[in-house]
Amino acid sequence: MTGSDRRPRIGVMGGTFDPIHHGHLVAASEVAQSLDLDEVVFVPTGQPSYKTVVTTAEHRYLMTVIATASNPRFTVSRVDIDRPKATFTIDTLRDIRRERPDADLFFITGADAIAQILSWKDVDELWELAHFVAVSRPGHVLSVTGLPEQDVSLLEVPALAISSTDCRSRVRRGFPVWYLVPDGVVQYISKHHLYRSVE
Ligand SMILES: Nc1ncnc2c1ncn2[C@@H]1O[C@H](COP(=O)(O)OP(=O)(O)OP(=O)(O)O)[C@@H](O)[C@H]1O
Ligand SMILES: O=C(O)c1ccc[n+]([C@@H]2O[C@H](COP(=O)([O-])O)[C@@H](O)[C@H]2O)c1
Repeated sequence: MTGSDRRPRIGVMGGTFDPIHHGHLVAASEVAQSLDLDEVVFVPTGQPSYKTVVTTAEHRYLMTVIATASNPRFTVSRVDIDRPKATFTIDTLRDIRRERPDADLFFITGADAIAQILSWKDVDELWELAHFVAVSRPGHVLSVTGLPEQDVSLLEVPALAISSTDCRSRVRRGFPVWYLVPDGVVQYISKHHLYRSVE
């Protein structure tokens, strides 16, 4: 196959991104490098069915745009936040596939998320839509026991013990989040007074 007839390889990184932090960005960057991806599409969730999210989708979307703006291979999709119902990955992948029928899709998840995947909606169909890449995450065991071997890969990424929960808690308690999230996201959080009150 020549370079020109190679199918585009697109990573899809779904997340609540409340807020997006350097753990997400390093994971996406490492998978892109390791799997020779042409693009990574970040997809902020709309309203997840499984947890309550207070921060509006528009704030989470804009923080994701700010955080990814400097990387020419990173883009952000509104498919989940514009869908007027609870977010499920099966819908995310169907929508991205409809937009990019020529591409091979790689869904990127952390060790905590992949551990739950057998409980996700329409899990048997998920494997037909994308290859899954599970990345390591401090505090979580990276295991794919019970998952279809040909559909899931494991990747060790630099360990960043950062979570959105901890970032929100730090802001609420008056601690800095500089260097945990991109500078523009620090400023966005401050400008819009996010995470000041108890969740
Ligand atoms: N530090 C990290 N290293 C590797 N993967 C991560 C890291 N933080 C999050 N991820 C992965 O990124 C995806 C989106 O995560 P999410 O937006 O829920 O962030 P989070 O930090 O886990 O948020 P919260 O603390 O609110 O649950 C998930 O697949 C998650 O496993
Ligand atoms: O489809 C599902 O049933 C499902 C259940 C839980 C999580 N997900 C997806 O997993 C990704 C990470 O979720 P979270 O809660 O860790 O931000 C995000 O894209 C979610 O939509 C998907």
